[in-house]
Formats: sequence, C-alpha cells, structure tokens
Amino acid sequence: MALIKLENITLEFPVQALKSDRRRSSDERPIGGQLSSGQSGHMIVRALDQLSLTLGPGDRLALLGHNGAGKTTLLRVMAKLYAPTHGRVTIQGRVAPLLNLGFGMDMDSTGYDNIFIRGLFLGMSKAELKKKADVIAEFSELGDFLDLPMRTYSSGMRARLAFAISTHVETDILLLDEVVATGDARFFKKANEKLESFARDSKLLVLASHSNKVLRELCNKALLLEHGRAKAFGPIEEVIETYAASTGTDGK
Ligand SMILES: Nc1ncnc2c1ncn2[C@@H]1O[C@H](COP(=O)(O)OP(=O)(O)OP(=O)(O)O)[C@@H](O)[C@H]1O
Repeated sequence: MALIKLENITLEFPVQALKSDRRRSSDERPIGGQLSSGQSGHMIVRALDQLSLTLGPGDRLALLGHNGAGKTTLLRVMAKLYAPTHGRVTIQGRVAPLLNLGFGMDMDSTGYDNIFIRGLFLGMSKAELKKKADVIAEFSELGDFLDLPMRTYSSGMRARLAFAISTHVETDILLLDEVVATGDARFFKKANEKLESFARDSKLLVLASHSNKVLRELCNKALLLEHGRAKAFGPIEEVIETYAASTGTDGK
C-alpha cells in the first residue's frame, strides 16, 4: 500500500529577522515563500499554502517551481520531518527519503558501516541489512573507499552511497530531492535505471528537480508550486508547458 494524502496543509517558519529598514522588491522574479511580519520582530515565511493532494500506487510526481517555491519543504512534510502548521497529512506505506545526503550518516564511520547506520535509520532490520550490504556496496561502486571514513568522500561519492542505500530499502514511497543529478554521467544513468525499475513496480515516487529532462524520464504527473501555492497539477507534459509559459522558457 502506498498513499500520500495532504489535506489543506500550510507550513510557516517563524524567523528572527535581522533588523533592516530596507525593503527590496522581488515582484518581477518569483523567489521564496510568502513573507509577512509576525510578532516581536519576527518574520513569517509561509513556505506551503493550503495544499491538497492525493497520490497512490503508480503515481510518480514531479515537483516544479522557482527557487524557494516550497519543493523541499513539501518533501520534508511527506517524510514527516516537518509537521504542517495547519492541515492534515496521511501517509501509508514505508517511506525512504533521499533528501539530505547527510541524514542518518556518520561522517567518522566508514562507508561500509554507514550502509548499516543509514539502513537502520531508514527502517531496515539488521537481518535485511546483512543480506543486502554487499549488493548495496557493489551498486555504489566505491570499492576500497568503502573502508575509509565518509568524511574523506567527495560529494558525488557520498551521493552514490546514499542513493545505493535508499534505493535498496524495501519501500513503498521514495522521496527524492535533486540528488539523482549528483553522480557522474555513468552513475547518473545507472541511478536513473534503478529509479525506473522502482517506478515500474508501481511504487510511489515524488521527485523535486530543476531538470525537465530528469522529471520527464521519471514522472507521470507534476505539481507546479509558486510561493508555496499549487499553481498547476496534472499530467507532466501539461504542467511543464504551463511552467515554461510562465517563465518564458522552452521547457526542454
Ligand atoms: N528552516 C527554514 N527556516 C526558515 N525558512 C525556511 C526554512 N526552510 C525553508 N525556508 C523557506 O521556505 C521557502 C521554501 O523553501 P524550499 O527549500 O522548500 O524551496 P525549494 O522550492 O526547494 O527551492 P530550491 O529550488 O531553491 O531548492 C523559502 O522561502 C525558504 O526561505
């Protein structure tokens, strides 16, 4: 079973503003959530605004939108890392979030040990991990580097390991934030193939990316966010077209 149901969710971040009388306008180019003044010098950033959405098995949702539109925040709500300020979130099924490559990793432990550390963090059992550790190690192609501490890895090497672990978890829902684009060209291809097979198994995938190419390859539906609001929702091509029209780009 894989289900994500969001009912009218709003998420606000209260932020202590650093004092400034200057006001800058960003009206022409959309950026960020909605800013307003709160109490005692706080500013409120409304990152998500009254979003409702139901996704089920076989849905592969692309999240599109300008910088700060709310894509990562929405993924974090789906991963239950953030609770919405208002509204209701219902998630059924096992969730593997691949949002922050550092989550559940210990930089002083070896790559191999981190397969266990992150695997347990993602809800895998010790028995499951013992069976899969070598397959995950092999998929990451990190070879002898797996015996070195993770802090010595490049960001692409970390991404490979994090990706390998997250996509070998038996999961119903995979949440991805841009990371697929992190490896080198060959790993990127392999990572995409892995994601495609995951998606073919009728699991639920939600992916935020600025690459229309990646989104087209992996997703069948899309949600376009603007300042935290749903601007368009529907088949991927239609939503990419709507977004391209609003940004004056060709959507390629
Ligand atoms: N921890 C936080 N504290 C305060 N504001 C935050 C926090 N995280 C995000 N925001 C704000 O919420 C809004 C949405 O940010 P989010 O990271 O979800 O955007 P995004 O669509 O993923 O952007 P990008 O494409 O640039 O990665 C932004 O205005 C951002 O400033």
